[in-house]
Amino acid sequence: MPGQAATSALSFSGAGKRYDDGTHALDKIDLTVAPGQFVAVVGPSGCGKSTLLRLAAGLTDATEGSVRRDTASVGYVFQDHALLPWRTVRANVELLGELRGLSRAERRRRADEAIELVGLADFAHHRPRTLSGGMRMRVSLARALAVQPDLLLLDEPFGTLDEITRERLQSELLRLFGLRRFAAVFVTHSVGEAVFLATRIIVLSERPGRIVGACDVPFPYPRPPELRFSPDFARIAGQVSAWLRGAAA
Ligand SMILES: Nc1ncnc2c1ncn2[C@@H]1O[C@H](COP(=O)(O)OP(=O)(O)OP(=O)(O)O)[C@@H](O)[C@H]1O
Repeated sequence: MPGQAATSALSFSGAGKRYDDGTHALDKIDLTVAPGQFVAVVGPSGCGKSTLLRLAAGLTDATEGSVRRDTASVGYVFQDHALLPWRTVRANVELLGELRGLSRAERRRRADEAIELVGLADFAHHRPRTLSGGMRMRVSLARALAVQPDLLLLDEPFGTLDEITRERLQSELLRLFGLRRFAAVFVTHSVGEAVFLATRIIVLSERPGRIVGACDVPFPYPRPPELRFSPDFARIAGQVSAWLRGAAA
């Protein structure tokens, strides 16, 4: 379509995925993510959320339909943060720059900037095992930001954190989103997390994942923590939960 390349960072068109062993993970996904849009993907366990992110990242190919990315660089944040234990925080954050062949000076500059952004400047020389779960997730975020992504893919990044840390990191992520304004796709099991973070929410059915509900989230940024207790927040969360219950029925 004329002009589409300029208005979408990522688009799925009738995209499906059937793995080699016959598992049908995703079916007929139509989804467009515009630059600067924050899309949360919610769905029951095993419905194909990670598969959707792997398709978005180009880590695996669609077996039906197509997936198109119009972005120069993609950042990926995994649930288990996937840090290399023998490397320092800074060396972990530099890793992708190293793999891309950036000069030492440039990757160090980008790493230090990203570490500063996530508030870990005092821990650049620490090893991951000496950090808390929340701090390790900040390192993982810094590593993704250091590639200066215009599309950031996050696979349930805060799922294993306690509630306070989780809420703090949600605010932190929105601060980074405000600064860098990447397009984001954020997979989560948590309805509240989706409503707090996203500009748009899509709900997937049980496997094979199909989109069974979608809505915009109209709250402006920055979003204060108290937003979670507002009637409008509850109304949207209620709608998403209803779709999800239908999805899981
Ligand atoms: N490489 C693979 N080969 C075969 N089946 C796979 C493969 N990867 C994932 N699956 C299956 O595809 C389905 C969707 O998996 P996926 O990890 O995308 O779901 P998910 O929604 O992210 O799950 P969860 O919420 O539990 O993390 C599951 O049944 C899973 O077992």
